[in-house]
Amino acid sequence: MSPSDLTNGEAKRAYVTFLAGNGDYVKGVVGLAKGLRKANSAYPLVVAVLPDVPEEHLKILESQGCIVRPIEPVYPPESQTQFSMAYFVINYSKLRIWEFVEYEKLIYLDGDIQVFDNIDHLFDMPNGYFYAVMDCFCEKTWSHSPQYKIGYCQQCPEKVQWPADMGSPPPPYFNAGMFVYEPGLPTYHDLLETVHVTPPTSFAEQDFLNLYFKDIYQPIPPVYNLVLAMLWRHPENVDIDRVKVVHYCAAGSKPWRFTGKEEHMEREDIKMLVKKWWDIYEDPSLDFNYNDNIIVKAANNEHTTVKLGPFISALADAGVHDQRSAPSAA
Ligand SMILES: O=c1ccn([C@@H]2O[C@H](COP(=O)(O)OP(=O)(O)O[C@H]3O[C@H](CO)[C@H](O)[C@H](O)[C@H]3O)[C@@H](O)[C@H]2O)c(=O)[nH]1
Ligand SMILES: O[C@H]1[C@H](O)[C@@H](O)[C@H](O)[C@@H](O)[C@H]1O
Ligand SMILES: [Mn+2]
Repeated sequence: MSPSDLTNGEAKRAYVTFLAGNGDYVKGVVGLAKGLRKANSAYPLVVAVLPDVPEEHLKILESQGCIVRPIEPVYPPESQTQFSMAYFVINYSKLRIWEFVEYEKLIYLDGDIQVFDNIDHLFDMPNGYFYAVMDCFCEKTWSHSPQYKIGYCQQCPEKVQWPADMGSPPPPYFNAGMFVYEPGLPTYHDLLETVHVTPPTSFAEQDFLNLYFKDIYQPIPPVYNLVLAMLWRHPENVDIDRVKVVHYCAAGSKPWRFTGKEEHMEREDIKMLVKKWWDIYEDPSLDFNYNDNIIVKAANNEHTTVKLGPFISALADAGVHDQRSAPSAA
């Protein structure tokens, strides 16, 4: 029986993000939850959390209407982690989200992503593919790669062509900060087995996922994951007024740490996008409200969205009042 059968054919869908550590990425996730709400997304935000996320942060996430799902870390093959940028090693744990089989389809979003426009329609794309946005190879983070050394970028493959004596150009490569996928236990187990026999590389699970899903990868337009470096590397490929999803991945661009001092951060478009993130993060009307939808978890681990408002009104009509909003008697 597939998860969709459990809900009478209604597709079970959600957004999912990943949170590790006791630092400030929780702010990114709160911002994301509020952004999805502002965009009127019909689906909840699941947060896959590693055990090192403090209780206090879990409470913040739940108070923002997120579904918190604890996960165990995934470590790449022992003693080889030096091949990945240290900072990215924890991202292998992201592979656990293939285990979330109570959903039929999920959209993964990094915690440093903001959704400015509804993207629910991406769930309707045909099954059987892995959808994500093509990355850019022009930033210094890519300096280890042959692409960077040659000056070749898949965003403008004609500008500096891939040298013929190096064989065919590398296959399309996605940024793994945003992707549309179908969870599944056979894939989950195979991913975990395969990662243990795959030597770690610089971009950790991003490189791994690119390798693993290369045959079913379908590029989607950059408006669904604007990697900020695109603004100065490939402005001709960006229509900033149509961008739906912004990925604050460029050095110095995380809105909650923004100083404006790092390279490119003085740009007006960057400052505008950082301000747009803050406008959502600080908007109290976007905080989760119990009068809105609440997400109920049933015994079979399914999640259903229920509107509480009508129940509360009915109770009020019957003379039962909600103590939470009642003035203090003291
Ligand atoms: O201390 C941390 C660090 C990271 N994260 C989570 O891990 C995600 C990935 O980290 P970054 O967003 O800082 O990394 P980048 O966007 O620069 O990295 C890109 O490359 C990485 C390679 O490992 C991943 O694939 C990542 O999804 C992709 O967007 C974060 O968004 C956040 O969700 C935390 O929760 N806490
Ligand atoms: O693939 C890389 C990687 O995801 C980096 O972490 C990000 O900062 C870069 O912009 C991207 O090109
Ligand atoms: Mn990111």
